[in-house]
Amino acid sequence: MAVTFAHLPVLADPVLEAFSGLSGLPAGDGQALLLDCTLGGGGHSGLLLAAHPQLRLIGLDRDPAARAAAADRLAPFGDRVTIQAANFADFTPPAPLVGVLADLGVSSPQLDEPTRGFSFRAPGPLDMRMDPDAGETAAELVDRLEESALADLIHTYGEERLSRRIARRLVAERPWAGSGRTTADLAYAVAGCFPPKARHGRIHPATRTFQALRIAVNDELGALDRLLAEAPGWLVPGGLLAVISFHSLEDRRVKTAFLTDPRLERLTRKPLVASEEEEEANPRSRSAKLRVARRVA
Ligand SMILES: C[S@@+](CC[C@H](N)C(=O)[O-])C[C@H]1O[C@@H](n2cnc3c(N)ncnc32)[C@H](O)[C@@H]1O
Repeated sequence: MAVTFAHLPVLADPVLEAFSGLSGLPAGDGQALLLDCTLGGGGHSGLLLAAHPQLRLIGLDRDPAARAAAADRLAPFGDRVTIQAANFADFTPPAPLVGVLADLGVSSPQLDEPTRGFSFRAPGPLDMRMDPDAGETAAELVDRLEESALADLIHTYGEERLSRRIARRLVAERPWAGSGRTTADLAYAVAGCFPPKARHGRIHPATRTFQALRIAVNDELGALDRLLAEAPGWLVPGGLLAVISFHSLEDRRVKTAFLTDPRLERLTRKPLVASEEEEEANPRSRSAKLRVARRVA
């Protein structure tokens, strides 16, 4: 797949700082093992491997293009790195872990590559699957759901006020799958549900609907719930769990889990966010929130 994978790791310094104590932790079989649940281009993993020379790492990603990019980037670390094709929701680590990192959502290369169907800016197939070989595409989802279920989905996952109107329009324009119509066509249909003044604001009117469809197609919140339930049990005492989220639906779950799970001690009362310089250099970092918790003994 000829996709260039240029992804700047968000909150790189706070992540390195959060994991700075990793090297001192007791390791299961003598070698400290870290799990990167969302390898992407291997940005965070590369930094952590360089900072902790005795660390081994397992990196997961559902996306073959991400795994290929990470394999390239992490090649200098040789057999310290194992890359696996997996959804983190279905994963069980082979040994106790000193740390778990999850940098949720999609990466900039996924968003920017029109053929993946995440972007409303350039026409692409209405797909949006992180794993292009598994599950239902966005077009199939929009065709399958009852109008009211589609409206609820757009309202809940996109926090979109005009969800009913948008669902009515998308249902009226079915079928989407197999019709040859693109992400740009769906974005145009959504934009048409807004009053003319709201169509030309700073944020594209289809942003929230696209977020909702992407979250549903990839069951992103279900996967996060399973990770938050399982990951504390994978950690050695003192082991660290760090999660970077990008919207309130994710952050609320992480915040609640870190506060209420008796296996965890919350280390960040307020989430860590990007500096002004990082926001300037990487606009995607503007909505990033890092929370960190420690496994209690
Ligand atoms: C924001 S990017 C990670 C970027 C990475 N931290 C870096 O520095 O390059 C998120 C990645 O996680 C993957 N992903 C999202 N949810 C996943 C899941 N449930 N299981 C496995 N991979 C997932 C996506 O395919 C994407 O490549």
